[in-house]
Amino acid sequence: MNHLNRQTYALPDDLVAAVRASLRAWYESGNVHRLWARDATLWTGTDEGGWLGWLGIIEDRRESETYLRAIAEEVGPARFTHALLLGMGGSSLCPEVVAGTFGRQAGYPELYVLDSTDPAHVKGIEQRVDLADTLFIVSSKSGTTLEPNMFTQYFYDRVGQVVGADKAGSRFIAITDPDSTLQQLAERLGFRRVFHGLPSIGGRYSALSTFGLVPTAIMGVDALALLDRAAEMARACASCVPIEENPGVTLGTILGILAARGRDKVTIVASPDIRRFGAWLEQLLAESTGKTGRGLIPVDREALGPPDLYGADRLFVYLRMVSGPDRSQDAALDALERAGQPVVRISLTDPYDLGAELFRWEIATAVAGSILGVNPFDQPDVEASKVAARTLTAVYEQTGSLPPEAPFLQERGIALFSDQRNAAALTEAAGRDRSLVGYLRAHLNRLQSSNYFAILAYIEMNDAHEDVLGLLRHAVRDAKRTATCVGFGPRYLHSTGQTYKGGPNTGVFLQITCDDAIDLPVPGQRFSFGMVKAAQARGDFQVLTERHRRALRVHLGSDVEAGLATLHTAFQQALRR
Ligand SMILES: O=P(O)(O)OC[C@H]1O[C@H](O)[C@H](O)[C@@H](O)[C@@H]1O
Repeated sequence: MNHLNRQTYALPDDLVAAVRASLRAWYESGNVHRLWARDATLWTGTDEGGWLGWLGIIEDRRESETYLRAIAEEVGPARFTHALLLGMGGSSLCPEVVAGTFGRQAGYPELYVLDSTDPAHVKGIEQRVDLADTLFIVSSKSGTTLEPNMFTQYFYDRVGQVVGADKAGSRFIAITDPDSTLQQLAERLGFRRVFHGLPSIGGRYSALSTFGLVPTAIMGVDALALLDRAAEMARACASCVPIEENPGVTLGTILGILAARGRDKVTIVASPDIRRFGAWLEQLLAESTGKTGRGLIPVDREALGPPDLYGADRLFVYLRMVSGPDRSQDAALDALERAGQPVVRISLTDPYDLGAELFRWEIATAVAGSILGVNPFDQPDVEASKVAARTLTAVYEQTGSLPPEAPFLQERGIALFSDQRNAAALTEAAGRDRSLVGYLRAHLNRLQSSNYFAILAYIEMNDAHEDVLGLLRHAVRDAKRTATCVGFGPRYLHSTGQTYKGGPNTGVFLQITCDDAIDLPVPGQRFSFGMVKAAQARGDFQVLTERHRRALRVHLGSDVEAGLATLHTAFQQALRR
């Protein structure tokens, strides 16, 4: 066992037997060899073979060295004070994890990531950077994603106003697949450089390619060191390694086998230094496996509690930083293990071990996808929300407003919306108490054992809002003993949104929207940031309800803080027995 391969698991006996049986079957069928041979029949036998380019990324070290040297020469230390990455999902989450884990490096730009259309969020980020001294990294594999295109239009215009239109392009680079529309845009606007991704690697598997490594190098973190740790992990996951010692395959087998037996809430626990890793992992697990009514539900950043808070639908994964463990996490995980909950433990010696984790989890996800019988490389239900949002945006462009909608309750500045089916079910369950508290109680009472509760918040993503949403989720977890998730829109649409719509129909959703106190125009477009965010929220809600999900939308008005405070009070009353 090498130092990267410190992974142990403690499972109830029946699950150990099932995991071992599956590993044996994989060994007998030569499945690890088939995986490395990119054999699509390991999954659904469609186009999977074309999406496994990430398996070879380690072999391309020399190529990585070349572009990392180019970026060093291009933007070098001390040339920019800030770097602002504009991108969604797989094009933004790895850089966000690296920035959050390593922090600012002396002499290098501080990296921020913009992945929200919330106008207050966009403005807040703009105010944190020095526009004249910022390198903008437009990151989009396809080049057609709405959000990065809007961000680029906005910031290219803003930078032009500050440094002159002819110099704006020199502050921009792009990371995109060859010949994408983003590449064409970059050429037209005179970006200083375009870095290419590999078309055989999908967004969420692109962390160890240009999409993860270029921003890593720009912030002054040793990208090759990450890649080298990943290479060690790749060797540990090779087909010649005895299967029970293969860390990625074993982990993937545990994920797949336990999910197939109802333990599909993969509860991610990470040491404080690497707590951001879960944001990347969520997307990988949820988008890859959550489809055709099957899949994993990642649960990130839910506080740990005593064993009696958890049902039989959990798997705990503990990523523990040896150099800085949190003793209360250690104690909580020990107690869970003693209580018979399944726990996988992974040790990291330093933050560069994240490189190994990226690869371990990619292999594990591919294996889990095979066991669950899904294609882990597509995201069919993400597209549905995009289509719905596009249709609503088109209506706005033609008429100047979104289609009218009517709340079924208005109280204390909060309005409740849903589709007819959900509204009728909630009204019936609320009985005579047709108040905010009555409806919330009715909605939360829909949670049955092994269900999960997800808050989908289309508000500014900041610490204060995260704190209040944390209070809401934990109140539900404690009262109902169910798993809870929190996602900010539109960010989660490119991540966990896939499994919420396409995975098991076990979620109870609370969407939170608001009126934007300020809005921002998008240069050259009729729509604004606020309008697009509203269309994205409505489009996603529509798709959730079309998929017969149990969903309620709470609209807060323009004073988000006051609205959240009212909602919190109402939650406490609704959960009181
Ligand atoms: O990199 P892009 O092409 O802009 O894609 C960004 C994201 O968009 C979509 O929503 C996909 O579901 C994600 O998997 C992807 O990472």
